[in-house]
Amino acid sequence: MSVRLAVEKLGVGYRGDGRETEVLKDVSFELGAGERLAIIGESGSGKSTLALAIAGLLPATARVDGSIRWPELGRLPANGRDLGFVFQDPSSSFNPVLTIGEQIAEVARAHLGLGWRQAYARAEMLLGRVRLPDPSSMLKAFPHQLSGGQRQRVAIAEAIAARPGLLIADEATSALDTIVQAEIVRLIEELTAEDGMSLLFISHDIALASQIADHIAVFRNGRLVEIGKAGQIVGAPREAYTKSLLAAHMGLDTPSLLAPEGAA
Ligand SMILES: Nc1ncnc2c1ncn2[C@@H]1O[C@H](COP(=O)(O)OP(=O)(O)OP(=O)(O)O)[C@@H](O)[C@H]1O
Repeated sequence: MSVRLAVEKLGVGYRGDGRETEVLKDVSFELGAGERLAIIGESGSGKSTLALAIAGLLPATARVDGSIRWPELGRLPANGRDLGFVFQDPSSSFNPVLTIGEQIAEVARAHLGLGWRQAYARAEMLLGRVRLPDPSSMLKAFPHQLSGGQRQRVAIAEAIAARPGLLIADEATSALDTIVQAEIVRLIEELTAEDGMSLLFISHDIALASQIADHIAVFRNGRLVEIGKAGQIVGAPREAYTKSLLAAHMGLDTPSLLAPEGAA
């Protein structure tokens, strides 16, 4: 499997008020083509900062050490084209006065060089792929007319509109109820498999992460404390911190969400 993304000794510090807060320290991992890696850890552990660093979206004032390389591309990625981003709040990526069709078509037009008619047709096809009912009517809808789950499906359609090699989903299902959450996780899994996309699935929920990811990376206080196959992390974690995350889940939630020991 070729390496799509290589993060090496990444360190990030946010600067402000004459001081710096170190948020990521010495983070290294690789993501293969078509691989699905979950980044888990509690609030403030640096998960979103990692995603922003990979997408080149950190504030200009941030200190960044180490390297983020894209061996297959051999150049810096273009956002929207080479990587798609789905956030917790899909509204943050929508323009409220443009229709759903216009927003998705614009991504296809800008990054794939399509004319409007073709881009609009691609938008309709993508709305079908993310299983929205009646895609041709949905093209004409505005974001506020949709439910939270529908908006997240549209955000996914927009994120994959230019066939990116990497999809980053940052707490993309956290605001949804558990049934819709499971549907969206299944959808992301299907789309990434069909398109050969790599996935960075950022979540504080180790059970959810184990449903979708083939590998899991556990973060704590800006450090990568453990990384391995999902079955190993869930079934035979090495680090006490990972064990405590699992124990917290087992105490609060249903254990049936977890993959059996040894499963990949
Ligand atoms: N732009 C910023 N300027 C200064 N500090 C920041 C900035 N963004 C994040 N931080 C701080 O960096 C730390 C890591 O934040 P980050 O959002 O990366 O963590 P996270 O694991 O994604 O948390 P959550 O799950 O709550 O989103 C936090 O202490 C946060 O307050």
